[in-house]
Amino acid sequence: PDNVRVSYGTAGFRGNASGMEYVFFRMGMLAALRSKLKEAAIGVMVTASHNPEHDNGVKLIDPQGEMLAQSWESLATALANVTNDQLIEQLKQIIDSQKIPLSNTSFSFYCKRLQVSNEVVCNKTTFANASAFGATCHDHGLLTTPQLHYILACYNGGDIKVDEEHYYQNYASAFKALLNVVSLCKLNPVTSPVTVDCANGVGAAKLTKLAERIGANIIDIVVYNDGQSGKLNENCGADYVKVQQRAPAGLNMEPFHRYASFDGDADRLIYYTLDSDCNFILLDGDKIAALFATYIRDNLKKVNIEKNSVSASINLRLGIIQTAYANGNSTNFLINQQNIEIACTPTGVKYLHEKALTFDIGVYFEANGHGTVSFSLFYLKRLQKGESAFDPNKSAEERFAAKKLKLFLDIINQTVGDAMCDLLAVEAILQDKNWSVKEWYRIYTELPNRQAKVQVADRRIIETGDAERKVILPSMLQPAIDELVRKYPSGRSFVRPSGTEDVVRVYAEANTQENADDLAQQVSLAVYNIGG
Ligand SMILES: CC(=O)N[C@H]1[C@@H](OP(=O)(O)O)O[C@H](CO)[C@@H](O)[C@@H]1O
Ligand SMILES: [Mg+2]
Repeated sequence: PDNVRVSYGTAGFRGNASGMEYVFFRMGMLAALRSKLKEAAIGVMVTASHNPEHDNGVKLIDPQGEMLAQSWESLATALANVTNDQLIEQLKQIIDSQKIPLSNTSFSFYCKRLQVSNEVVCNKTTFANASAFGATCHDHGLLTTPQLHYILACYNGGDIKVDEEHYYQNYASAFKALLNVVSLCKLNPVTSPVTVDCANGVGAAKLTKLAERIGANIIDIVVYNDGQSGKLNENCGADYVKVQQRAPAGLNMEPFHRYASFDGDADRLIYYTLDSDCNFILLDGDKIAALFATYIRDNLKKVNIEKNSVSASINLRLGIIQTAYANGNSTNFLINQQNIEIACTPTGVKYLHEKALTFDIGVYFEANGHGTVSFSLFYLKRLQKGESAFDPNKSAEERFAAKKLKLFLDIINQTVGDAMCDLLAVEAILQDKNWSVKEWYRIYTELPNRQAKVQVADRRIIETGDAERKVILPSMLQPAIDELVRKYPSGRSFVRPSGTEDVVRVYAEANTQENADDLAQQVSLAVYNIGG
C-alpha cells in the first residue's frame, strides 16, 4: 500500500494481520532465495508473539536454528517495501548482490502459531516458495517458535526425519535423566505443582504433550489459559504479567505456589508468586538468568574441570548477558555478590545471542523472560573430560556435579529462548537445591521499576547509544533525563524507540514504587515534549 513502510525489526515483521499479505508472500520468496544461498533449509515462522490476536507477523530462521543474519534484515525490508512493479527488479538485485546460485535447490520449513486469522496468507507464503522458486516446502502446522528452531537445526544437521515428537522425546528424557541424578543425591525430592499460563497460545497444547511424555509423577504441570475460552495474549501471558506486574486475569493465586507464564509463541517464560502478605512477586528473566548462572558456576566449582583439562591455564569463561531492562539489583547481585561477568547489549535477542557466543558459557535473558544458554565446543570437551574422568579418587559429589552439568546442557534449547525448556531447567534446579520459590526470589530483591510507552510523531528521531542506555538525539533529551534521575534515590531511567510497536519505551527504577512510577511519568513527559 502507498505510504506504508514496514521494517524487519527486533523480531521480523509484525502488524495488523489484515494488511500483511504482501509481506508474507515476499518473505516466502526471500526464504527460498536464502535457502539456495545457504544450501540448507530455512524456517519461516508465522507469529506475532505476544502481540494482540488481530496482529500477525513473520520471521525467518537461519539453518542452524539461529535468527536471520542481520545483513539480510535490510534485504527483507527492501523486498517488503517495493511496489509490485518493482518486485522483479528488487529480487534480481538481491540475487546479484548476494551471488545466489539460482540452480541450487531450495527448501523451506514453515509453521504457524495458533489462532491467527489469515490462514490464506500463510498458504500464499508456501505457494510463493514452492512455485516461484522451485523450493520444496514442508508445512509443520502448529509449533511454538522454539520448536521450529530446534527442528530446523536438527534437519540441517542431517536428521531429516526429525519431527515434533522428536523434540518432546529429547527434552523429556533429558529432564528425567537430570532429575534421576538429582534425586540420587538426596533423600526426599520435593515435588509440588507448577501452574503455567500459556497465554491462550500454541504453548498450551505443546506443554501438555511434553508434560505427558515426562509423566505427572515426575512433574506436575497445571495448564492455565489453554485457548479454550480466552483470547490470545489478552490480559494474560508473559508480557502482560511482566509489564503490568500482576497475575493473568482470573488466576486465583496462593502464597508461595509456583506460577509461570509463556507468551503467545512460547519463547518467553517468567515465574511469579505471592508472599505471605499476598504481595505479588515477579521472578523474571533476570532471576532465571541468575538461577541458571549460579547453578552452572556452583557445579563447575565442584567438578573442577580445569584439573582435568589439557591446559589448566585456560579458564572457562561464564558470562551473563543482559539489556538495559535488567533490574539494577540483579546486575549488582551478579557482579558484586556472585562475581559473575556481565555484558550489556541493545534490546533484541539476536544481540544477546551474538554476545553470549563470545563466552564458553553464555547465559542470556531479556528481563521479559526470553533467553537461553549457549555452550562452546571448548566447554563441551572439558565437560566430557570431567565426566569421563570417573576415577575412584573422585568424590561422589564431583561425579554428580559433572553429570548434572552434562544433563543440564541437554535440557537447554541452545538455538533460541524456549519457554518449555527453560521451565524444565528452572524446575530441575529448584528440585536439586531443595528450594521453594521463596528461596529463589530471595536471592536478591528487585528495585521497584516501571515501564511506560509514549507516542510521538516519529519515534525514529530518537537515537540511542551505549547499549541503548543513553539518548544521543534529540540532544536535549539525555540531559533532561539525567536531571530527573538525580532527584530519586537509586534512580535510573532510559528511553528507546520500540522495534515492534510505534511507540517510545520508557524504563525507570528507583528506591520505591512511587518514585519509580513518578520518574517514569516525568521522563515520559520529557519524551513527549522534546520528542515532538
Ligand atoms: C522492553 C521489551 O520487552 N522489548 C521487547 C520487544 O521489543 P521492542 O523493540 O521493545 O518493541 O519485543 C522484542 C521481540 O519479542 C523483544 O526482544 C524485546 O525485549
Ligand atoms: Mg515470543
